[in-house]
Amino acid sequence: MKEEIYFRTAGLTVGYQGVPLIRDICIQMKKGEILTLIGPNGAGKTTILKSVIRQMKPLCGIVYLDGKKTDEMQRNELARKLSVVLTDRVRTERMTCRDVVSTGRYPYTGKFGVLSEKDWSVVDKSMEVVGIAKWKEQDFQKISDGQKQRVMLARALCQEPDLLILDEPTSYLDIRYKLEFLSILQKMAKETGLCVLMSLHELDLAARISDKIACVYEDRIDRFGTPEEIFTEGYIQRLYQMTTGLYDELTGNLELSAIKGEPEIFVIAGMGTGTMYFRYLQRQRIPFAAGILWENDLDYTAASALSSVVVSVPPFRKMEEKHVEEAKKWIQRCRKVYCADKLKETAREVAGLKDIIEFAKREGKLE
Ligand SMILES: Nc1ncnc2c1ncn2[C@@H]1O[C@H](COP(=O)(O)OP(=O)(O)OP(=O)(O)O)[C@@H](O)[C@H]1O
Repeated sequence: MKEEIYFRTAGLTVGYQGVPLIRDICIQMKKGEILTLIGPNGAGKTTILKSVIRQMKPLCGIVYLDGKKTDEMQRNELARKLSVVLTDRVRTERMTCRDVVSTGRYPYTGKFGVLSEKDWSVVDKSMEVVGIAKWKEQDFQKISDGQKQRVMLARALCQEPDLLILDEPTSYLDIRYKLEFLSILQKMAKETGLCVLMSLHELDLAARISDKIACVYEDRIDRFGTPEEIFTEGYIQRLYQMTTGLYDELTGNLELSAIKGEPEIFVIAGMGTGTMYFRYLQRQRIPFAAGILWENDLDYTAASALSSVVVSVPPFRKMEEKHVEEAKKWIQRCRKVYCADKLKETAREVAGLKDIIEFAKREGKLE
């Protein structure tokens, strides 16, 4: 069976006062998918989201939901299909959290806005799904920003939308709630076929949760595809025009810039025993050398980001005499050598590493 595209934009151009900001946006997703917009501050992610929900009029192009043009839909029809969690403040004076959530039912109530028993049960269920049932009677104004984000998610869910749109939904959440929040979205998407369109600044999370990613850059969607297609080596550095530090697309790790200069310490690293120490030396502003590392070792990414010199061996190749000699040369030039105890044990089995540890001992430099 052919899977239907549920959400699609065709030649969508968005901007302000008739001036295009992002042109010719062509993105799409099927039911049950999560599509995330990433890109630098001010790139235009919020502008795209606001244009999709018709809070702003697109300069040209079409947004399709379930094959229908959204600009031909009645407001109420659109509100039943699509719900929104934007960062803009909603007016919530003297409202309990349950009241705020209940405003999500407005597309289903009559013109007097009276909620039926069924509406209230959807409200309560949404609060349970998001894990905020205990705050029902709490004054919305008196909860934290992170708690408000979760209330607004429950409000959007109780609208029972086909497409949920969220602008930086995890920005105020602590690490536990970031994961919980995104897990709820993922569960809803996979179990109920909900489509999710959101912007995220947390690239590591975007890479893990998204089925599709659109990269907003300058006046265009620079890349649109699966995380595997987007997070290729060096791309994030270019997208964000990073001039300091390093982003590792595979792990989502960020490293600061290396302290340049003649290395003072040689770190015998491997199996992840070196990374924390590299970061410590970087904080102390001490230039260092690292080795002998296989280029697929856990420590290699941080070593190549933070050290002045890395003595390395290509993946799955033998450590050769030339690598040992190079490491010894740097050990002679450094005033100290560090090797974690855990690595000293393992290194007994690895000829090259054993050689340089013994050499450092003989030189009186091993810590
Ligand atoms: N009302 C407005 N009128 C004119 N320009 C605007 C307006 N609102 C935003 N902009 C501009 O549009 C550009 C895109 O802003 P937008 O908020 O969409 O970016 P964003 O990618 O969501 O950024 P961030 O990651 O910082 O939240 C910015 O240069 C911003 O200054």
